Amino acid sequence: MARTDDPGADICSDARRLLTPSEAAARVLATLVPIAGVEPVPLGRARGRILRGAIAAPRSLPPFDHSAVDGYALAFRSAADPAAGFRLVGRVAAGRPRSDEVRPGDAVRIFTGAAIPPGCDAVVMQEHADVVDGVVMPRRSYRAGDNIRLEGEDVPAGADLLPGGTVIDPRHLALLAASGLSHVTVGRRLRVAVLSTGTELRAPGETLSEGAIYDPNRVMLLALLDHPAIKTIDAGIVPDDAAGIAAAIGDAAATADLVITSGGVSVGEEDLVRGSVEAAGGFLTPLKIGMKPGKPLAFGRIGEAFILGLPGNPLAALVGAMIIGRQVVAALAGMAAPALQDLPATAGFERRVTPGRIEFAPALITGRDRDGTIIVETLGRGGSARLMPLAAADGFCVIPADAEKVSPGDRVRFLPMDRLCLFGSA
Ligand SMILES: Nc1nc2c(c(=O)[nH]1)N[C@H]1C(S)=C(S)[C@@H](COP(=O)(O)OP(=O)(O)OC[C@H]3O[C@@H](n4cnc5c(N)ncnc54)[C@H](O)[C@@H]3O)O[C@H]1N2
Ligand code: MOO
Repeated sequence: MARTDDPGADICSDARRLLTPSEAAARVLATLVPIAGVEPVPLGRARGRILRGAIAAPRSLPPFDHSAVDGYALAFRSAADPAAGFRLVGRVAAGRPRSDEVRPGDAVRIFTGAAIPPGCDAVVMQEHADVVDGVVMPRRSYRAGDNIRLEGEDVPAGADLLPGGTVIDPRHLALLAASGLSHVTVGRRLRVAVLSTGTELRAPGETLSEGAIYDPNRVMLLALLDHPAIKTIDAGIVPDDAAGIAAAIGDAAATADLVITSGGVSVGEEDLVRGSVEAAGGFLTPLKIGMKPGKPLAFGRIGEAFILGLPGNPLAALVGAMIIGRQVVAALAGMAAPALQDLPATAGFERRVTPGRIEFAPALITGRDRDGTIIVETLGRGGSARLMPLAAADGFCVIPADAEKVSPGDRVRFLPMDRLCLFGSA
């Protein structure tokens, strides 16, 4: 946690040097602990929710030894002369077990999923046996244990079914249901409020006055946060007025675990978010990150809530949310942030770049080179305020911070747009 005498000290950046995105994330994450509070939810509503602790298997899976095939269960090991065949004495099907012992050398007709009758220790598939005058004659060699699924071979009772931090997906639901659990205890939903700062901003549908623009950031950020483990709160637009911003952030912080703002985190005197947070009794530490876009970012606390201040330019806000915001949200919600799955790519473009900031440039996939690597072309040079290149892109071309020039054929990385979510798909 941050020190009380200098609350922002742990994440404070050295003003002379840009932080790498990983350094910035590490400083922010060092101040975070997952939110407290769990709740039971029925499995039908558990998709996307996050386990806080490991779940122990209440019973073995499978719960009893059963047949993997349709065929004949044999009392094989006890048989005096297996070569003489096995006398067919009964029948078991899934859900209709037999409790009395099958005698040495006898066989029972069995179907997939049926419990192995006591006394039997191998199953032959019906395609591999003849039945002559009520005697089962296996046509192939077989061994004890063949075609039997053993109790607990999938999950022994008491084993960890799922580790804490799991974001429950359909596979996990199947495992929980098979174990007989109707409910699962998950972390309560993370409450995230999103507000846009800027006197120039209007909500779509409102009339635009001179110098005003519509606000794309809020709807974009709220949609990025749309997830079963998150309760989003639309905290609206706040004009650039210190008292108004302080009040709005204070209100949002009273109901949210995390307040995400956009705009007003840069260096101009109209950039009021930091002062407003301080006036409301919190702190907000500016972070200058060596990434483009998304350089100015701020992180802090007000009351019990954390605050992430994203830049106002939409592309910068999106990249800041994707690179830093994801990790903040994941840490508060009690899960490991899913790794951004970037792909190797070949540049199909030429471009001079100013070294020092890793760049996330909207890009299209335009083909494949000889070894099958995707070729990418960047779109809409240099505009962190531009939305069309972002909307048209297949993803981001990631240009390393130490590059001075990118030429056709150079190796770059590519982050597909469909992986662009705060949490990974749940
Ligand atoms: N002297 C300097 N000026 C700027 C620097 C710098 O280092 N020194 N950094 C630039 C960079 S990089 C960015 S990114 C922006 C970040 O600015 P702020 O976060 O303070 O945002 P604002 O100044 O409020 O707005 C910047 C720009 O974005 C527009 N905006 C704001 N909110 C929204 C919104 N919700 N939807 C769409 N557009 C929004 C706003 O109208 C401005 O055009 O600072 C640079 N300046
Ligand atoms: O970080 Mo700013 O995002 O380059 O426009």
